[in-house]
Amino acid sequence: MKELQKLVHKLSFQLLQGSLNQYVKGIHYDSRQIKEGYLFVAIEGFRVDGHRFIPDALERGAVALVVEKPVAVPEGVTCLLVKDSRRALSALSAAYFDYPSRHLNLIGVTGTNGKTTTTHLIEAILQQAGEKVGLLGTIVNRIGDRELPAVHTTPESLDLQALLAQMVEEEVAYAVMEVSSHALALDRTVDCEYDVGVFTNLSQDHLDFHQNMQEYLKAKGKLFASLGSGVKKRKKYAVINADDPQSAYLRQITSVPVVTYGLREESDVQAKNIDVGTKGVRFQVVSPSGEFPLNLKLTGKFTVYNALAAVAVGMQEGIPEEEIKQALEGVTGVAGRFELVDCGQEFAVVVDYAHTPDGLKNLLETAREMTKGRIITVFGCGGDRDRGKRPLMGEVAARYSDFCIVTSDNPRSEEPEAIIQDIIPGVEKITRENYKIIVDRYQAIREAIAMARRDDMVIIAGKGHETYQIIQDKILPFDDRKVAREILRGYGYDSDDV
Ligand SMILES: CC(=O)N[C@H]1[C@@H](OP(=O)(O)OP(=O)(O)OC[C@H]2O[C@@H](n3ccc(=O)[nH]c3=O)[C@H](O)[C@@H]2O)O[C@H](CO)[C@@H](O)[C@@H]1O[C@H](C)C(=O)N[C@@H](C)C(=O)N[C@H](CCC(=O)O)C(=O)O
Ligand SMILES: Nc1ncnc2c1ncn2[C@@H]1O[C@H](COP(=O)(O)OP(=O)(O)OP(=O)(O)O)[C@@H](O)[C@H]1O
Ligand SMILES: N[C@H](CCC[C@H](N)C(=O)O)C(=O)O
Ligand SMILES: [Mg+2]
Repeated sequence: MKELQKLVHKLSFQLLQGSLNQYVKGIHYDSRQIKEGYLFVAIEGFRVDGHRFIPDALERGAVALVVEKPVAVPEGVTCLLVKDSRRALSALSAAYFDYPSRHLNLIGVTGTNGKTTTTHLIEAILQQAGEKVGLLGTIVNRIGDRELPAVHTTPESLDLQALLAQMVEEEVAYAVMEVSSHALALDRTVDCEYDVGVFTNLSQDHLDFHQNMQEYLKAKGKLFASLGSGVKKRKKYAVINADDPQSAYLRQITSVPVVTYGLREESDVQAKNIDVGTKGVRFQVVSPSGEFPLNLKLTGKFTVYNALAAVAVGMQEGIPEEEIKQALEGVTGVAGRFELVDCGQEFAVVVDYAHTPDGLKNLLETAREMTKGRIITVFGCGGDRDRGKRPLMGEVAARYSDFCIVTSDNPRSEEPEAIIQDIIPGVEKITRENYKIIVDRYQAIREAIAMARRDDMVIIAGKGHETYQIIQDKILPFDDRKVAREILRGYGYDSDDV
């Protein structure tokens, strides 16, 4: 239980009614989660106006409200008027949980692609060094060895502060988190004090949400600009991919020291002699403090970038080279990222989360480098998401594959056929023959596997670790890896890779 008075010092507000001496037993932004004695923060959302649910919140026992517009409130309920409820939610939540990010080392990883992979690699390095680590991201949230389900890549501010507080309570030394552009734009992390910001790359995605690429970049930039302020004493820094054209902007807006990584000479941490194989990638790390070889069980040229970012963090944290090497070489895979489905068949089947034009291009280029036979790609695009990326993904898929099967990803509220029709113009820029449309994802995967011959590679892209498919408002069980395995077993391949 906390007194409102103690929660509002970072907030500018107008007290519309009631007293700040009111105690609250919890905070929520969703009326359905409100319990007796709670504070309800009404957010004007993209879909509905949270202020509509004030009666619901009051009925469930809310004793205080935060609103963006004056509302009629029963006596005895405290009501604060703020300019921006999302920001207020963040400030109140951070105060409620006693600013947990100040009590641990917080590493934020942002960028279009590679966040999940990079956070897992950083986690492995810190654990190898004996630290207790918390992880927040797309696949899972973890506190030490305990796994908690992840709903968002970056949780809503209240949930985020609660998770960080839990980590502080469990004596976590480092929290490594993916920071999505949605979270940055919607101020979910504005009251987190980061020690380290890591930038992976920027390419087209989410233009349904951000107005244009400039706005998307500006959202990413917030993390790096924030590194310059806060109350923590330790030396903060940014780790930036110097090979990405946007690195100049990010360097310019951050006031903390920058460590760069990349494949080119000018980077602080570089990779040389890259050798990409189906089951892993080898290369030489070159850094100001020396060189060492890495032999990773993850593959793809993009893995080199993700690993270099993690190496740069490890080195800055003073972790010895041998420990960094041992940690990275011990990572056997990240779920749904270039995950091989191997039932003993004579062609490769790969499940990967590539869901952007750039992600897909990197994936297929890597696939090409390691495949003697044909590349058969099964992919679709998510509904209710950036429409602009659809033809671009179609073009990339057709250009870098020998054959494409265009199917459904998560259609959400859209018609699957209509999404596919947005993809096809891109495909047809490259080929009018070497593709097929199979709307049903299961059948699409079945067809790809049926077509595959010795030395071919079937790439099933877009859903990676996801264990569901969202069709209209139904979340149906669907796991590309399980489906592929089931189909392969139907063909009599049965060696157990699980
Ligand atoms: C675009 C976006 O991010 N939207 C988020 C936003 O939703 P919204 O503004 O549409 O909310 P709304 O549905 O209009 O509701 C408004 C308010 O009324 C409340 N409400 C609603 C119903 C009710 O009965 N009572 C009630 O109080 C809601 O809880 C909410 O506070 O605020 C909600 C509450 O925090 C989020 O759940 C929601 O995430 C949606 C579901 C989402 O899909 N977000 C995705 C795009 C996202 O954030 N993705 C990124 C990763 C992207 C990447 O890959 O990089 C992520 O970090 O996960
Ligand atoms: N550094 C990278 N550059 C480009 N593509 C990458 C990179 N790392 C991974 N990818 C590709 O992008 C896909 C998604 O990778 P990952 O899940 O690590 O990214 P993410 O940034 O967490 O994605 P999301 O925003 O959806 O959570 C991978 O499956 C791979 O195909
Ligand atoms: N976090 C990303 C993931 C997309 C994955 C793809 N399977 C889809 O559903 O579009 C997003 O929300 O845009
Ligand atoms: Mg992710």
